[in-house]
Amino acid sequence: MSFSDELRARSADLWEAQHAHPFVRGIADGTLDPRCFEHYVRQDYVFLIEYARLLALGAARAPDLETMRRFADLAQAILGEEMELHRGVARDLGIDAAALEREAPAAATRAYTDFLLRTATLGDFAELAAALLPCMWGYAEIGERLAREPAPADRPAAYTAWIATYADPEFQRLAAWSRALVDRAADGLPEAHRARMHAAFAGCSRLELAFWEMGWTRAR
Ligand SMILES: Cc1ncc(C[n+]2csc(CCO)c2C)c(N)n1
Repeated sequence: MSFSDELRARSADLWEAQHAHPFVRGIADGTLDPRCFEHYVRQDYVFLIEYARLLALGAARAPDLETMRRFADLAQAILGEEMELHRGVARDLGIDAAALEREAPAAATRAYTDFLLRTATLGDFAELAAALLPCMWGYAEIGERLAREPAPADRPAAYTAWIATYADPEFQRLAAWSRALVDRAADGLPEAHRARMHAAFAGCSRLELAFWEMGWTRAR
């Protein structure tokens, strides 16, 4: 079993709880309250800005030029294309980009981005790689699973677009790249160091679950 598979297996409960979460199920069956989706999109916009910071720190710490390039490209892709998906959804809801940028982070958003940036600043590159994996792999897995389900006819277009974004083969390749990055980073590390990578991965898996819950309850 690869190290990333081991991480995934040790957090399996948290991952299954995400797949079963009413927010995720509500996107799939189209019954999610649009107010919850709006809250989530606003908060995810804030999240993505901080996630781009994490990737920029990753670029600075990358062990080789190719990895550095990938981190820089990814930060660019998030600040461009992925945030554009959110801006498009927000536009349809009558929220302009400036209002999105003024959104204050909810406690769950702050907890997640603080954990990411803490890991990136106080940990090393291996921990940073482990911290970004649940985000990449989790959404790729959710997108892939939801895309395989038959789409209900009355599902809002924004939910279908969301699923299509994360089910895209590009995201599947991105998740595979992140797993390989973590496996390479863990190679030859002593057990105590691998334990820190595990703590970063498990912590982020828990915060991903809390993020769905924040969307579902519209908590601030
Ligand atoms: C809370 C939260 N977790 C994960 C993602 C998904 N995601 C964020 S950045 C990125 C990588 C490249 O775009 C991916 C897959 C999200 N949007 N919001």
